[in-house]
Amino acid sequence: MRGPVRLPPHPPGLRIGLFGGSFNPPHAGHRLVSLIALRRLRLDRVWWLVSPGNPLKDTAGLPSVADRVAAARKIARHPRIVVTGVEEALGARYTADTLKALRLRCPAARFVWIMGADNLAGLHRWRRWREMAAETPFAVVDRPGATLRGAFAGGRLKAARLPERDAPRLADASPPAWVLLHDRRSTLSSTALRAAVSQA
Ligand SMILES: Nc1ncnc2c1ncn2[C@@H]1O[C@H](COP(=O)(O)OP(=O)(O)OP(=O)(O)O)[C@@H](O)[C@H]1O
Ligand SMILES: O=C(O)c1ccc[n+]([C@@H]2O[C@H](COP(=O)([O-])O)[C@@H](O)[C@H]2O)c1
Repeated sequence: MRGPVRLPPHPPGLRIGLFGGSFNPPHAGHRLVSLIALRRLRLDRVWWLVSPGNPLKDTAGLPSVADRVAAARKIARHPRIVVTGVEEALGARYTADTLKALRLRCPAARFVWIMGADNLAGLHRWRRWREMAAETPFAVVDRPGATLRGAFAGGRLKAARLPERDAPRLADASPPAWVLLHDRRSTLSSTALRAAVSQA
């Protein structure tokens, strides 16, 4: 349900990774990606943006944002990871809208979008993805089973890709700019966890 927009603290210059997801359910893979992003991108915070519903997914049976936020907080357990349901409060479902709204409200924060490599493959189907890539640096974290081959948007953005050694400066780079991070990997997925629960 839409409520007041309460943003986590964001003093000027704070380097904030925005990690959007369905988190249905949240798992240790989400936490691992966040820890990798914090360290490799030299971020001050990672905000988990619990989505009201991925516009490209069937959201029937998706638990409420409040329930997923509560579950995510139990998994995140880190002073620099902040779990928020602010997308719902903003009335934003498309990432381009979320990013625009956050930039308006936090003009002095340095935002980086974070996603797993499986999402890069479908990025060209996101609403206004070119605008999003032109306005916000983003980091793609390697994921078992995901391949960059055939990632249409990644090809279009080839010239904007930073070498991995430059990851620490991504938050300061002028977009379009992105980096692919190879690090520890987790085979966990929400799909597998939902399947395990339904079989139990
Ligand atoms: N094990 C993982 N390794 C790397 N990235 C991950 C991993 N799990 C999730 N992500 C990334 O986290 C973000 C949120 O993912 P989401 O909440 O949909 O979890 P998921 O496990 O991918 O769920 P589902 O299986 O339902 O698609 C996405 O950018 C996704 O790519
Ligand atoms: O804006 C879009 O068109 C869009 C399309 C697909 C996914 N997203 C966002 O990508 C993030 C990851 O989604 P998910 O379901 O894979 O966790 C989440 O924040 C979604 O809102 C956004």
